[in-house]
This record gives sequence, C-alpha cells and structure tokens, in this order.
Amino acid sequence: MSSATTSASGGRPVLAPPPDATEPVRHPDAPAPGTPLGPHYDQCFGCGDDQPYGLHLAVRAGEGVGVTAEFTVRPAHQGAPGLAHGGVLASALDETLGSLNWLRRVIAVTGRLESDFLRPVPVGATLHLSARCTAVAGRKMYASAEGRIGGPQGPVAVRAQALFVEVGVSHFTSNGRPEEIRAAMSDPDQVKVVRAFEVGP
Ligand SMILES: CCCCCCCCCCCCCC(=O)SCCNC(=O)CCNC(=O)[C@H](O)C(C)(C)COP(=O)(O)OP(=O)(O)OC[C@H]1O[C@@H](n2cnc3c(N)ncnc32)[C@H](O)[C@@H]1OP(=O)(O)O
Repeated sequence: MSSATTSASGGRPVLAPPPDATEPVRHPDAPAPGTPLGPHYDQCFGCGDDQPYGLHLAVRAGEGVGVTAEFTVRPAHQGAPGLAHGGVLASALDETLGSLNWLRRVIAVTGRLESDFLRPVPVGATLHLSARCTAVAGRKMYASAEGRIGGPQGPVAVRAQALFVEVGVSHFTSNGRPEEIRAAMSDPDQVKVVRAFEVGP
C-alpha cells in the first residue's frame, strides 16, 4: 500500500479509525429523521440556492448520525458528453458527508476524501446519496457515503470514505474573504448563520 494511504504508525490506513475512536453521538437538538436540512449557505456550490450551476443538493436528516440526499445531474455538470464530471460527483459526496456535522453540532472541514467511481452517471440521472458518520476520535470524524442511480435501491455508482477535522470559527473568519463573511453573517435566516459560523454544513 502506498504511503499516501497509510498512516505513519503501524501501517493503518489513514481512513481507518484509531483503536480509541468512539461511536458518533447525535446531538439532542438534531432535526428529526426525514427533516430537510436546507442550504447552510446560499452561495454554497453543493447546496446553495443562489448558485446557478451548483448541485442544489437536497439533504435530509436520517437515523443516528446519518443523512440522505438527492442530486440531479444537469448539463452544466458534464465531463464526457452526456455524463457527470467525476469532480462534480466527488463534490456531491463531500457535501453530503459534510452535512453529518450539523447532526453532531460540530464545525468541521474535509481533511481527506477518497472516492470510488463504479458506474457512469448520465445527465438527467438522479443520484440517491446516503452518508453516515462511523467513528469519532478527538477532532477527527470518520464517515462514509454512497450514491445510487435508478432509485434509492439502485446500483451503487459512487462511494467515498472521508475524514473531517473539527475547526473553530476562525477557520472561516481568518481565511475567508471579508465581503462574503459579512454578507453571510447578515443573512436574516439566523438558523443559516448559526450553521455557517457556529456549526458548519
Ligand atoms: C463563510 C462561510 C462559512 C461556512 C462554513 C461551513 C463549511 C462549509 C463546507 C461545506 C462543504 C463540505 C465540506 C468541505 O468541502 S470543507 C472545504 C475543504 N476542506 C478544506 O478546505 C480544509 C483545508 N485543510 C485545513 O484547513 C487543515 O488541513 C485541517 C483543518 C483539515 C487540519 O489542520 P489542523 O492544523 O487544524 O489540524 P492537524 O493538521 O493537526 O490535523 C488534526 C488531525 O487530523 C489529521 N489529518 C488532518 N488532515 C488529514 C488528512 N488529509 N489525512 C489524514 N489525516 C489528516 C491529522 O493527522 C491530525 O491527526 P492526529 O495527529 O490528531 O491523530
């Protein structure tokens, strides 16, 4: 196995939780299963309503620390003629996985995302996504996701494993552009402000 996919100690794959990892805990105030989470930021490429070429991913809370989502591939998302671009599919997986943090009420960003592309996804197809948090170790959250085509029980077209790392609000306020931060903080939808600046996706 290459050094890119193994840890420095013991040869454990970097996306395998360490032995002291714990079960993920759903926050008591997490939305009930089936509740749409809505966009966390209107300009988000993954879920924002104000991104004309964005994915407009519709994520719903699932059981435990799990979510489901749908993404319909549009012509703007092509790589090969008539087929979704792999980077766009990885974005859909990333956004779905990132939404898990809202159920834990933790601010976290993607540290590592490993994707498998198993079947081509045509324009017009709807990708039925599901993601779940598998373990937590300190600031690290381990999670996996898959996307099926032809229906929620259809064949798996894409899947991913990911590591998210908990960060403070300063991750955004120190690194993001001030104009976007100001605009997002003045959003009259205070739930969105809390998600963007106190919790994340
Ligand atoms: C303005 C609006 C705001 C909106 C907010 C909503 C969010 C929206 C997002 C929505 C979109 C969806 C989501 C998105 O797209 S989020 C956007 C994409 N992600 C990023 O931009 C993150 C960029 N990276 C960083 O900022 C830093 O590298 C982070 C914060 C990740 C870590 O740097 P930091 O200095 O803080 O911590 P550390 O280096 O001590 O690491 C801590 C631990 O983690 C382990 N580790 C780290 N990296 C990796 C790796 N690659 N593989 C394996 N392990 C890794 C590391 O070994 C260590 O483990 P241990 O030694 O403790 O055992």
